Amino acid sequence: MESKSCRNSLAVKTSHVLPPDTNNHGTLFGGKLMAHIDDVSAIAAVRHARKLVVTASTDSVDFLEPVREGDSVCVEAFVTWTHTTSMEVFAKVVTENLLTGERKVCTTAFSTFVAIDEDGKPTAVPEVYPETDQEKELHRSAPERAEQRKQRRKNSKEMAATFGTVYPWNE
Ligand SMILES: CCCCCCCCCCCCCCCC(=O)SCCNC(=O)CCNC(=O)[C@H](O)C(C)(C)COP(=O)(O)OP(=O)(O)OC[C@H]1O[C@@H](n2cnc3c(N)ncnc32)[C@H](O)[C@@H]1OP(=O)(O)O
Repeated sequence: MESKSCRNSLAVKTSHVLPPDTNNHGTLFGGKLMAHIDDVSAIAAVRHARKLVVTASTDSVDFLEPVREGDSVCVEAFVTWTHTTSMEVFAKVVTENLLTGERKVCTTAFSTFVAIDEDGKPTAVPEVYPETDQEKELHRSAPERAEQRKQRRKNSKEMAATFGTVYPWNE
């Protein structure tokens, strides 16, 4: 499989922040922003793999700045690293006051997508290569993040196995 550049998968979406996506503080709901990130990141992953994908995990979503009603949010996402069937996608969100032009990086997030075949089984993806300094740094630091995810997944599975599936009202 021919390797592809990070830039090849770049996906970008700009949206206007309007009710009903804002809360009682007049700022964008975190969950709405996460949905934008998942949407754009999934497009980047499909663009890289040219296969169907599922979100396997999201490491963290850091809400660094509030996003105010009337502002725009621009989500940029691209594949930073791949293993056999999985792809790490980095997303950066910039909020802009459309009247003043002031922009801030309001959120960053790393997600992992897995390509699946017609039977829903994980299937191989092309490798990715970085070109810019930022892409190179994200690519270089990715294996360490992947290792942490592996450990977290193991811990989550072990914890899940200790919980029952009985609803509280049936106890
Ligand atoms: C009608 C027209 C259609 C047109 C079409 C156009 C496309 C238009 C785009 C739409 C885009 C939609 C995008 C929806 C995105 C969702 O919303 S999907 C819904 C939410 N996600 C899910 O339901 C996923 C549920 N989980 C699973 O299905 C399985 O656990 C997985 C993720 C497929 C893994 O399967 P598994 O059999 O456990 O596989 P396993 O061999 O252990 O691991 C396979 C790989 O996954 C990695 N992995 C597994 N779990 C994790 C984890 N928690 N964290 C990190 N990596 C993990 C492994 O490290 C491994 O990586 P590689 O070493 O192969 O690179």
